[in-house]
Formats: sequence, structure tokens, C-alpha cells
Amino acid sequence: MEPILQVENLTKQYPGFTLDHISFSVPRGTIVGLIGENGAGKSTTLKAILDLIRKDDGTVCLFGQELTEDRKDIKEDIGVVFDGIHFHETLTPKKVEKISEAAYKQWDPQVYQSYLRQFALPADKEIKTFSKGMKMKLSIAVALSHDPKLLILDEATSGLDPVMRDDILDVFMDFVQDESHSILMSSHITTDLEKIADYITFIHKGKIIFDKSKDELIYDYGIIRCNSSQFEKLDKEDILACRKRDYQWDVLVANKEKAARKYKDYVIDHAAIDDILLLYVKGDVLS
Ligand SMILES: Nc1ncnc2c1ncn2[C@@H]1O[C@H](COP(=O)(O)OP(=O)(O)OP(=O)(O)O)[C@@H](O)[C@H]1O
Repeated sequence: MEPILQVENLTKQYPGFTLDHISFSVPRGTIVGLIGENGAGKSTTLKAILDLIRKDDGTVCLFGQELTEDRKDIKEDIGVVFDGIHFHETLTPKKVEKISEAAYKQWDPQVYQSYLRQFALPADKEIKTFSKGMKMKLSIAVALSHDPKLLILDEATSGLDPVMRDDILDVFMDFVQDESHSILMSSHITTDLEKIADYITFIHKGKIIFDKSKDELIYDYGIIRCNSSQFEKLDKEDILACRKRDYQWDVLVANKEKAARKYKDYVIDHAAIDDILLLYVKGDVLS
């Protein structure tokens, strides 16, 4: 089955930065997490997918079709939440509903009302009185109320407290239960992605470092902790990335069980997504 979103060789140049021929896909019924350091190119990728900025090269296929000038209707099927882009401050959730009703053919007032209740958002209060988290929740409620097939979320959970984040993650997981829905979300809160993502796409300095299943990353990857003489004995081809810290080396390997069989006296820890990202960004990448 074709993916909901297929990105091929997407390229965008800014002075001093290039999003460099990136390719990845979002399969149906899955959540793909986009990770990377500040300035890696995550928002640029999402904006180029949505045609909010002009791409220099590459193709973006949404629901099997390219988003061209005459196919802007495809956007109806996408729910978008961007950190920092909110509705006008003098609007209320009720007024936002009027605008959204006019903008989306598939707007569902009942779904919207139920999210306002679930997220404890007052329908008649002006948005300027809302906290950052409330604004985010309102954006998420709107994005989910026009029956989108794909949600594109840029740091959508960043202003939310842990309890609300957990509730929203449940909402996202429910959303993809049906195989025809998917989510592409960028996040610096990698523990959220560990909970809900099926795939992790890692962008570093405008290039894709990897695009892998989350289970492979968190169950297979490992970090060898060793001293310098042990480090010298490691096969360089086993090392994905490494970093020297005082007297210890942290060495990222793709298969911790294989490494444990091969390097019997070494300490090998589980690798969280943050550890993997840190080693790639701050360490030396060998393979
Ligand atoms: N409109 C623009 N004009 C010039 N440069 C830009 C523009 N938008 C983004 N950039 C540059 O592109 C690079 C990637 O930015 P982008 O916002 O995509 O990163 P990001 O991975 O989303 O970072 P963050 O995690 O901080 O949000 C940065 O160097 C940024 O300065």
C-alpha cells in the first residue's frame, strides 16, 4: 500500500543552510517522529511538505498525489499544528469554530465541542487570556475536527504539562488506530516519541542520518561504556558514533546483543533516543 506521505530528494537552500535531498515516507496507520538539534531542518521540512515555502528540488506526494497548484484541495485532508502559530488573540474558540467551519468542508462541530470539553477550553474566552498550553490545545482541537487523514505537528506538545501531554499522546494514538490515518510530528521531547512513534527520522544539519523503526532503535541499539584501551580493541566497523568523556568512551552500536557476545567484558547500556541523538550530534560519526 502506498504511504500517506512520500518525500523524495526534498531540497531547500537558505543562506548558510541546506536541507539536502532528504527522502522518507509516512506509512498508513503510523506515527513518524522527526528529531534533530535546533536548526537541523525539521520545520523547514514540514513547511516544504505543506508548500508553505518553495522547495528548490524534490517531490512531495500526499495521498499518492503531488501537491500542485491545481490540487490544493489535498490540504483539506491535513491537520496542521505549528508551535508559535496560533489564532488571532481577540478570537474566542467559538469564533475560531465559525472561521474553521467556513474553511473546511468536513468540519465536525460535535468533534470540536468534545475536544474543547476534553481539553478544558472555555468557548467564550478570548485567546489572549489563554496560556501557551491552552493555545496549543486549541490548535490541536481544530486540527482534529475537520476529519484529516494526516496530522503534521511541529513541536505540538512542547507547551503542555506532563499530564496533558500524556492525554494528547493518547488522542494521537487513537487517531492512527484506523489504518487510513497517520501523523508526522517533530519533537524535542523524545520520551513522547518513545511512547507513541512507530518510526524515527533523524535530521542533522539538513541531512537525514537515519530513518528507522523506533523498536529497532530502542531495543537493538546500545551504548558501550569503556576506557581508552578497551576502545582501541573495538572493531571500527561496529562503531556508529563515539564520544570521549573524561576517562570514558561512549560508543553507539547498532546491535547491543551482538556486541555483548563479541565484547564480553564491556559494559553495554540501553540507548534512549536522546542518547542516540547526542552521540550523533556531539560525537564522531564513523559509519
Ligand atoms: N526564512 C528563512 N530564511 C533564512 N533562513 C532560514 C529561514 N527559515 C529557516 N532558516 C534556517 O534554516 C535552518 C533550519 O531551520 P529549521 O527551523 O528548519 O530548524 P529546526 O530543526 O526546526 O530547528 P528548531 O528545533 O530550533 O525548531 C536554520 O539555520 C534557520 O536559520
